[in-house]
Amino acid sequence: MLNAVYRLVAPRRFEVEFTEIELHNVIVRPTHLSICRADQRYYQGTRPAEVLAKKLPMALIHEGIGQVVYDEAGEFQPGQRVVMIPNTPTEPDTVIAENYLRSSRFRASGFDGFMQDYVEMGRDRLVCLPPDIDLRVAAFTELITVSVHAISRFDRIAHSRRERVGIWGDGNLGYITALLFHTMFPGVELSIFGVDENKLADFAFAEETYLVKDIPKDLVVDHAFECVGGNGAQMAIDQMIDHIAPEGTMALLGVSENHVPINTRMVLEKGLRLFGSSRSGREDFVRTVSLFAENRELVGNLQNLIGSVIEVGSIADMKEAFETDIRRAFGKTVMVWKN
Ligand SMILES: NC(=O)C1=CN([C@@H]2O[C@H](COP(=O)(O)OP(=O)(O)OC[C@H]3O[C@@H](n4cnc5c(N)ncnc54)[C@H](OP(=O)(O)O)[C@@H]3O)[C@@H](O)[C@H]2O)C=CC1
Ligand SMILES: O=C(CO)[C@H](O)[C@H](O)COP(=O)(O)O
Ligand SMILES: [Zn+2]
Repeated sequence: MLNAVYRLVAPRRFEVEFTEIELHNVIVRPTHLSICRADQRYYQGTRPAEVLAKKLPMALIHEGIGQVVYDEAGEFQPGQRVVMIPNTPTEPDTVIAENYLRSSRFRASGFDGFMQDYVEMGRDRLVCLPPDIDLRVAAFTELITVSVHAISRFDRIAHSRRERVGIWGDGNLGYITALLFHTMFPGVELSIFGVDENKLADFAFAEETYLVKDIPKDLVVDHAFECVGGNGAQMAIDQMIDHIAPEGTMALLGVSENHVPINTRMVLEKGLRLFGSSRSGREDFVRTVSLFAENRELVGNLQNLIGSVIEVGSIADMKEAFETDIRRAFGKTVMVWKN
């Protein structure tokens, strides 16, 4: 079967390559794709030159849903809407999660992502979506699974005093992590720390929000999540260490291109636990899709994150979607994939 793969060949330049796709496993036609910060780092060329040289050309996008067009085993029906799991393990492991195995591959980071007419997927890399789900929200399911994964790990690692939890970052990941935390632990008070009053106003379900320049000196949280990344990560981690109670747990989710210095003296003195959380695996997708089906209010709040919805049927449209996303301060850009 003929396929078209739309690869980023250089910053801000997509090219199409026509390839043959063999009718193996499950063939999915992507329908709704959502742009992640990681895609933007490739699109804008802000990753180091040696990384770009190694990874490009590559089809971007690891957040997406589609419809099954063919299943060699006949388990998925044609037309079934599915969310696609970008992490692709190559070996089983009973201890280490699939997303931390060094042998796993991740779409749009190690190999082609979802900007293709058709994608061949292993059947365990697909999870069926509820029939009435908002497809624009479902498009960024992967980002939601990242929060679900981090919160699940937090639950295993953090001690049991959970009166107040702080979340640093007033962007998309901060919003989703706060919302999912509120959904999974409704009794815990949430304090959100960000840089923009308008963005903080959207966290209506949280107990309190603070501008990071105005945090009261005596404010204390039991545990904290960092959802900032980039150049802001250092200041955020510094503040988290200052405002966390002894023996608190800090989850680090933001991706930074440069090494971030950390106040290890206070990490030691307070006996803190720091853990990194990256990506997600099948069990996080299954749990997230169940939450969609069970919790209408959650999906309603996630709709606040739908930013731009752009029909994409050409390379010019792809560029337009990425450029629109750059101009957007908050919210997700969803490409309705018409190729
Ligand atoms: N661990 C994982 O698997 C994943 C990690 N990520 C990473 O998480 C990070 C955040 O992603 P995303 O939410 O999409 O990006 P956003 O840019 O939407 O969010 C970051 C937010 O943090 C704000 N900010 C900047 N400095 C501070 C500060 N000192 N304290 C609090 N907030 C601050 C930013 O404001 P402003 O824009 O004004 O600077 C912005 O609103 C990125 O590095 C991304 O790559 C994303 C997906 C998965
Ligand atoms: O967005 C992510 C997962 O949803 C991660 O940030 C992304 O996997 C990092 O990838 P890369 O190493 O290519 O920047
Ligand atoms: Zn991502």
